[in-house]
Amino acid sequence: MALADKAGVKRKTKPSASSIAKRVKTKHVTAEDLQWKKTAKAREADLGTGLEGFLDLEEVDDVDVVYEETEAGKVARFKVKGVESEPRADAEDEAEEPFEKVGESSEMPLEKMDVDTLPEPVSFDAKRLLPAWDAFHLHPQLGRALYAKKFTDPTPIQAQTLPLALKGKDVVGVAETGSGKTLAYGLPILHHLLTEAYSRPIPNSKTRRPVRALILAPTRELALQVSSHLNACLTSFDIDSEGAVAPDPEGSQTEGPARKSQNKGKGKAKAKPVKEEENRPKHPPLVSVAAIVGGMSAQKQRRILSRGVDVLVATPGRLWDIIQEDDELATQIENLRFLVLDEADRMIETGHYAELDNILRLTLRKSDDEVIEPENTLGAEDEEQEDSKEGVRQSDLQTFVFSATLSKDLQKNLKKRSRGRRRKNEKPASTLDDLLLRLDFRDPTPAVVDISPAGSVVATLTESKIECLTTDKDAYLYYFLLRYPGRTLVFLSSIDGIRRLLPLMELLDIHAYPLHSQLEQRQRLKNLDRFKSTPNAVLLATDIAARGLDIPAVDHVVHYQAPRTADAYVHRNGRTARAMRRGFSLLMCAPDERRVVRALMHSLGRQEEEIPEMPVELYMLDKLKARLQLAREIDSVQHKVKKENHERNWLKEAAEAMEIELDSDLASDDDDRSAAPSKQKRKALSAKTAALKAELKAMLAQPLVARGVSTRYITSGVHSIADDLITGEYHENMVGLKKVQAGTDLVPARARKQKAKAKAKVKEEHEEWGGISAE
Ligand SMILES: Nc1ncnc2c1ncn2[C@@H]1O[C@H](COP(=O)(O)OP(=O)(O)OP(=O)(O)O)[C@@H](O)[C@H]1O
Repeated sequence: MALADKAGVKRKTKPSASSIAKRVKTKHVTAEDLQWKKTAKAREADLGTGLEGFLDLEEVDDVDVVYEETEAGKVARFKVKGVESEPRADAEDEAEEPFEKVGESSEMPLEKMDVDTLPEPVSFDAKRLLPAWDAFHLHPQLGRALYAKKFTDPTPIQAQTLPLALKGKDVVGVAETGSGKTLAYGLPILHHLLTEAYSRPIPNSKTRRPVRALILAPTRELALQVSSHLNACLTSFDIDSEGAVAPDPEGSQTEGPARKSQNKGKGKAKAKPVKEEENRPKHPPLVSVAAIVGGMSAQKQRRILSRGVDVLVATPGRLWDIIQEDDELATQIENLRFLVLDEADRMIETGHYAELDNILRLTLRKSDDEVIEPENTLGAEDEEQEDSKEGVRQSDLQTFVFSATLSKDLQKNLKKRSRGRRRKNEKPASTLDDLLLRLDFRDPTPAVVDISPAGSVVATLTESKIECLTTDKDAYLYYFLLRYPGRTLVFLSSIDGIRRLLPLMELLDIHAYPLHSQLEQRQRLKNLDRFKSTPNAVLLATDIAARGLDIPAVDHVVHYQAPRTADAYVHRNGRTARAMRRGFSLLMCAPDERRVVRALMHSLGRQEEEIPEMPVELYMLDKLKARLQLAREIDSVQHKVKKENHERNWLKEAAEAMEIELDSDLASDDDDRSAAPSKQKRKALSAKTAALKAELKAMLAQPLVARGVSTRYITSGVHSIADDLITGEYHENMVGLKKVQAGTDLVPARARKQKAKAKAKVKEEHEEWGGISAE
């Protein structure tokens, strides 16, 4: 060892043999573990004489050298900056750096690292504790996680695809929303990687482990969720002989994507004592899963990659940005073991088709003479040549494509043709067709498992609709939220719509949170977390929330605006009624949306009339319209105040920037004739807002009582409140209406039409009669 300084360390290297001897003599394993870089020759670096025997000079950055007195004399210890002192990610940081690790291990102090030790094997008695999974022979760590999560049986898509995927087949999986597709592709990947990891020495943190599996997802939230879901399967659960689990799985299950790892390993009942944890040798994760998504610090994400990631979950845009600057990553992508397209059909709609296409091109198998031809240039001869190459494809890459909506035609095409088998001049049926046909399936006929239900309706979902004018949609939504309290996800087709609706909901005391692409990523995750943790909350979202998001206990989905496609309808509905839970969806249909609704129903092989109507107490609706009217007025005044403040500030700032003095008329707040908003005017607006708010508050405090119901004499009236109180059906928000779950009081569309006709007839007769009597 030659030279050391605080910020950087330089060492001289000897020929290999002596360097080995030196290592043995000094036992400075830690020094060898540092990230040494070759630097200038010793003499060029002006290190003086006496350097014979040294061939080269290496240096290392960010290392502190500490000398310790030991029995054997003074010993140098190396402290790598950023290894020991890096804090555990807190909730906020976690959102920036969605990287999680297996088990309890965190960072690895180099001193404790034992590069030659095999991981301690884990065992799990699947036969006894999880018999339904036993046949798959999954890695015991996965068995433990499934058991801890109480996933006693595989879901149908898991049961059908696991045997194929574990055998190494490419799989295209189509199954209803919320049916466990993430684990259908995730378990085979984790099984493979864990089996590998447990059969080799504990990894060394200084070598960058290559990415083995790439999972592409269309939205950031979905990518983070998938990463979180897979990480949860890698949590080390201790299971005692009686099958009791520690740590408490509930602790980790309730976490949102941003906070996931906070509670990891903090089991309530049976967590290991802290002391024991501290003494346990630490090592890097055996299998690591990380998400790389847009809207978060790219630098941090690069750092995550440089540490080594086994399973990378990514959105195509950000991943392609990073690949372009990271040749090593590009090479790793070329040599993947697993490639997954989750929600493939959505990915091509997100505006990242080019990036996705570029990434997929990297994953194509290359044989010696293979050149990837641009599309549409394959002639008959090329085609033959391509076919003949099939035999040479050697790569291990296994491809999984999963979605709830992949057209039957596309599946047929996938089965029929592998890449390069397209007939001359044959055009792909769709962009998705085109994209998927480019995938380099290892089998000419990937296994297609389609267990999507007829009409794509999940059995536990109850659908309904309401036909109303666009201008009445706010009132119907408000009615729905009060009539059927619960966690409700409302889909709108525009961000402006969300911005308009949000303040109204807030004024009406509804806990509503927005989710759309123009919010900062941190805010998006925060709002999702709030929505998850607040009972009766409302999430006002665009279609970025339509795919894949697995939010437990979403009771209702409302299509405030009709979705544009059948797939969007299916996926939006899929945010509720997940994993065999009950769910309810309401489609709001304005007259100008009927055509779209009819068309999308038709493409699902269904009739619009099949969907029953939600009953509405019109008397209540009118009362709600009055509240809404007031809320709109307040919002409009508040908007005016904001606008005027903004204009005023703008004027002042502009004057300051130009270093000019404003005319006293403009600068003064007192003159009502000025172009700038006057103080008086603002005062008047504030007073008006306060008065209107007070009025609304009083209105909101008034109970909503159904027509003909008496709150004074609870046993009388057309409907007795006393009965409701006794049966537990008393409705706090709408007194006199029975408290029921959404969907239990639907009116079949035809019956409703007949009723409406009958009503109209009575009205007509009444008018006729009235007319006659008036004459
Ligand atoms: N075997 C199982 N038993 C019980 N629950 C399961 C099982 N597998 C997965 N789940 C749970 O089911 C829920 C839905 O799973 P997942 O998100 O994978 O569905 P999906 O089919 O991908 O849905 P989508 O099409 O909407 O993306 C998750 O909360 C997951 O934890």
